[in-house]
Amino acid sequence: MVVLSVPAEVTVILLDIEGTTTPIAFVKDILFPYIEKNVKEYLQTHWEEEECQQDVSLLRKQAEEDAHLDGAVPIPAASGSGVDDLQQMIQAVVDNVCWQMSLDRKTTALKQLQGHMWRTAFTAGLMKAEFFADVVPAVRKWREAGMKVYVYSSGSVEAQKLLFGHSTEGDILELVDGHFDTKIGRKVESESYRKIADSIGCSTNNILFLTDVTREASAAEEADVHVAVVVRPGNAGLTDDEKTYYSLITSFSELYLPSST
Ligand SMILES: CSCCC(=O)C(=O)COP(=O)(O)O
Ligand SMILES: [Mg+2]
Repeated sequence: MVVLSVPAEVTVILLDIEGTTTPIAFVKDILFPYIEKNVKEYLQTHWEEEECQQDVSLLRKQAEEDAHLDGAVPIPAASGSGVDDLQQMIQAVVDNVCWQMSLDRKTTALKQLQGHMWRTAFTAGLMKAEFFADVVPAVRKWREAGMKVYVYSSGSVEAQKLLFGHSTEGDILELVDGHFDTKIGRKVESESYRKIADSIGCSTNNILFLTDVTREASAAEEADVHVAVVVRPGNAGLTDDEKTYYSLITSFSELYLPSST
């Protein structure tokens, strides 16, 4: 088995979710289709609620920023109070959400709404999050060895907690010391990793970030964070240069902590 030694200065392991702890197939085949299938009904049912209105405002703001993009779908400001007006508005939000999802965009606005929609599905037991078999045993071992374990995903913190709280391995939320999402910054920007270190109260070089996306690994590395690229079934392929440059693991069990036995 390949073994990757974790540098002695590392005290925090920061985990990506999709493609790292969890199969991309679970996200693409279960989580995202749930949104596409239910978004219209969700908006119609929850429209008057404060949380839903905040989600729509955020999506509208994002749509304004996206106006210059090819195929962007605008969301009109509320004008009248007629039923037709409301239905048009809801349809615009639906179309905007579907357009963003067709491009797998990671905007905070989209991720907030998705997280709120998945709440019903997870709490009603309609779905359970999948984790690769090596994840839970490894995380337990790291924590026993004194490591802190945090999550940094484009999925909202609320969505992350739903996944860890309702998984095929049971409720594993207690295995995570804290969560970060794109509210702290985009995963492809190095400043986000500096802010995460500040928020945890450690130096960036105390963190080891595990991700499947090399653009994220590169941003983290620029901030002096240690990185390993996780190669999982169904992940996007890596170039030969990326394979040579990055430390690669195919299972969390390949990480060796000097402090553990
Ligand atoms: C944790 S929510 C479900 C996955 C998701 O929506 C997503 O964008 C995951 O992105 P990641 O940064 O974990 O690769
Ligand atoms: Mg990922």
